[in-house]
Amino acid sequence: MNPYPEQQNLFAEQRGLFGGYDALQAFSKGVWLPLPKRKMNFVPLVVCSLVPWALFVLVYSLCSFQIHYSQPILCNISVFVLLAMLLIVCVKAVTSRIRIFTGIAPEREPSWWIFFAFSLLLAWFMGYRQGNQNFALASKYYDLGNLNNYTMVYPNRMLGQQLLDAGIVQFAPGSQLDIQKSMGFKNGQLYCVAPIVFGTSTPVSYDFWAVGTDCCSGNKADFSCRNYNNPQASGGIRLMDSGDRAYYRLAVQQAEATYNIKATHPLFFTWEVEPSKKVLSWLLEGHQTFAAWMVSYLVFQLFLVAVAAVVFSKIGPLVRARCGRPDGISWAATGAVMAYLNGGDQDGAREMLRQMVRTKLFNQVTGSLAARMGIRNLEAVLVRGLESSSSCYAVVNPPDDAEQFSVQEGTLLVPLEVYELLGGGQASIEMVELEEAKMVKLGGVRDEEMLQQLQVFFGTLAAQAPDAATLQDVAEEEDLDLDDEVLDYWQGYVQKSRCAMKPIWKGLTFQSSASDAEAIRPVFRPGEDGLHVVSIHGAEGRVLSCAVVGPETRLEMDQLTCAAPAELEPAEILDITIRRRPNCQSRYEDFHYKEASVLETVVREARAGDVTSVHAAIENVGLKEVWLKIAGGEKACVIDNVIAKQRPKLILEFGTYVGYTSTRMALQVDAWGGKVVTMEMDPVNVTSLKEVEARNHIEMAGLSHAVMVQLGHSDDAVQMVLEKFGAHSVDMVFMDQRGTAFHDDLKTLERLNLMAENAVVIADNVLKPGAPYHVWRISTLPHYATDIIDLREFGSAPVEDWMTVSWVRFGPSYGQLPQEVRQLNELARESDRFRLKAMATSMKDLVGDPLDDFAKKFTDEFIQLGIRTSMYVRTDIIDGCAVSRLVRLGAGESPPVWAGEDPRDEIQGGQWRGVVGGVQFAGEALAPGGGYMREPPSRMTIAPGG
Ligand SMILES: C[S@@+](CC[C@H](N)C(=O)[O-])C[C@H]1O[C@@H](n2cnc3c(N)ncnc32)[C@H](O)[C@@H]1O
Repeated sequence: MNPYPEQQNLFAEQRGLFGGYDALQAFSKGVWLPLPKRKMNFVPLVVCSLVPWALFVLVYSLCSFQIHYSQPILCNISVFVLLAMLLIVCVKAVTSRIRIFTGIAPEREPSWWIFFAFSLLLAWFMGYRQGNQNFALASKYYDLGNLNNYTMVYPNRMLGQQLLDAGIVQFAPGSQLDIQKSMGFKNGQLYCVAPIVFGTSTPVSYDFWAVGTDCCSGNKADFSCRNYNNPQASGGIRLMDSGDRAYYRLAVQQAEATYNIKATHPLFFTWEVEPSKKVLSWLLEGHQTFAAWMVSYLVFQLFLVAVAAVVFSKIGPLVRARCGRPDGISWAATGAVMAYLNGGDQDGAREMLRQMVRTKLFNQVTGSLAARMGIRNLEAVLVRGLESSSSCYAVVNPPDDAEQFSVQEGTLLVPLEVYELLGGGQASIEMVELEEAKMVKLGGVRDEEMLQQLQVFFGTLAAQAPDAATLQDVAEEEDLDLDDEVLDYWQGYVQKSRCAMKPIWKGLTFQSSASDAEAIRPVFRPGEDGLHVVSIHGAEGRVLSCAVVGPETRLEMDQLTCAAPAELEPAEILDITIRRRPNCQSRYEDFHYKEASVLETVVREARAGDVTSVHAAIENVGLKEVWLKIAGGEKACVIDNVIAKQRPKLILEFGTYVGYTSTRMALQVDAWGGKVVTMEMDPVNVTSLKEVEARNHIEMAGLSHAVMVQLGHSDDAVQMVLEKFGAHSVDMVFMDQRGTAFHDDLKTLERLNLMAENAVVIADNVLKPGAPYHVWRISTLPHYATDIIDLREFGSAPVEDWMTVSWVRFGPSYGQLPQEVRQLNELARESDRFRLKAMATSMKDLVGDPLDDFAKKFTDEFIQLGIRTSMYVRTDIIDGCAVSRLVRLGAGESPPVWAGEDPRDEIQGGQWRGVVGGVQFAGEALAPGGGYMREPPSRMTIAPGG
């Protein structure tokens, strides 16, 4: 029953997959994550260097020279058309920015576009400005080129009218300036004139004048302008500036009046030694300036590009990551991969994956991926995205002896393109938890350069540097709010690649192994170049972990980085986890710090082969350190009682977590040769990078022969149980996964005919976070006879919860849906919200009004539907131990309300006993023949740890 029936997911529809509405819900919000820095792409570098420079040169030359002079309109049109074109580039750059931030394009790297647009604008502006400056000089040359050149002009004989078209005039030797008849006219500046004469002879008309500005006093005959006293000077360059000409004319009129001379048609010149050369030099100067700017601008542009490259490599591109419900996303992603592999909606799958592969939630995809691809017997396969980086890799936790480890080649057939979709080709290893590592072997690569890169990657090179910093240094420097626990955890093996910190992993060595096979077989089908495998070895050469590395891989620090979650406006769940870990996104720390703590405690406190000591250690964490979502205490009492009555041969558990209930159940069924198959979708719970988590507990408990851990989502992993154990093989089901999915998973079991007739189904967390659809189904369909049991959360006594125990009978309603009740949809939504919160906080922290209100609403809703609790668990403290027993409620009786202190908080792990026997479940009476289904054990008191 989909609580959001109106929303149908593409992939769910296409492949009949689950998780559709989760994905949609998750995708309705989004956050921005920086992508890892990428390899420098040379195309934008070259384009951004050369194109703006070429534009500058083009605009500059158009504005500087002949075309500007002879075709000014054409020139201006060309220049402004160029401007219009580059404005289009700007619009493109800006819209790509807008696209990325509105989420239309999930991932873009628009920085180079912006830079390109900016560079083009600058180049155009500079070319236009400098070109016009240059043109001021060059245009004088072109002006004079339109006029005539005259030589051997005698100023005493020639009249101005005769030389009206003169541009350059070479006067006859002996020509000079008559300073005595010079004059100045002041209009802002001084316009100075002096007649050009020949020797001492008086000209017919003083028509040739040397001119200059601010080079005379104005009231005396003291002309001292350019070349006035240079005996070599005897040439003139015609004054072309018509604005100044009027003032020089006035100065000449003043001279006519003062010296009583006549100037009928005065022409004005600058007085030069070699006027032709001078004019030519203007053009040359224009060309030289042009050449100098061309070179300088190229250097300038290259500099800008270099700065941009450095800045961009630091920032990295952004991706819009839609985050919400981790499992929803990842299962939907898995669906996407499958759809892709099966020829479904390729574009949709691509798009969805692109959105997800780079988020930290990606690693959850992989358990299911492995399951869906038929990977069953691997010790564990963990394909992880390197958090926010685009890397994807497969880590295989082999058994201790690497030689014995074999993955059937070709089992995981991931076409290279899918591998790339998953971020392959940039694969890398996460070394965070491998503090024992002493050697890295690189399969099949004997390339020294790559080995060196590995060393850089793992920081062993940098670690030798005297200034190699620790996490604390960096945290302090960057003012990070990292708590001690995190600091301790990371201290010692932090890589710059992950957290912008300098690495300090000293003493790690690298070796190239002869072949991939020697290290470990690849789980991906090798491409043409082959996929390499990197394996990490501990002190005695034991393989700690290994990774598949794509053919193109270069382990570069630059490719790997951390997101900056502080900037995010995350969806609910991210919000919580980000506050916990402000800088670094490691799924292991964010989501698995509790499990890490359990693992450490078990390893420290439990004794191998002693199951009760394992339980006691796990319970200690749950009672003393952090709230754990395990079914201990009163909940275990229910399970123990049901097992004692049912004596199942095969138990199917949904939700292994740290293996507490699986080992607890196995402890009992082992007595009659029974088995527990337990399913876990979170690969990190099943494996961790350094140890096998749930398995480790199971092995510690000495029960690996009785427990089979199946990595994968309940939805598809049950198929494997069917294949392995056959139809009607499951005698007992313990549902401890997600409450709002219980009903669907149970329906699948019915559809596959997995359950035996008279099987029993136990469900946990039915009230909190809640399984409303399930309660409704098992209470209303007649093929179930159900008890609802009121009890208290383990390690958080004030928190009330329900478990349900339903005995199965085959009948016509088997596999059917109950009548739909719309009120349950709202309850289901709220359940999921609490479940999300509980993932990141402790149930204890959720105690209080919202949760109590929810529980009350839930209870009231079901009472209205005629469904109520029929049993409760009572716990008494006897001799320092908590002793729980099941009590049946009388007709109309309610379970006692919790009041007061929680004495059980004081109880050590291992001090909680479940009293078994003495109570009849509803289903038993309904069993054919009545009474117990099977013979109960003669005596059974389960005392974990006791
Ligand atoms: C409440 S814990 C299980 C606790 C465990 N049974 C115990 O009491 O020791 C729930 C676990 O179920 C897993 N899970 C949730 N949905 C699942 C699914 N659909 N298939 C498999 N595992 C699932 C979660 O990753 C989580 O580890």
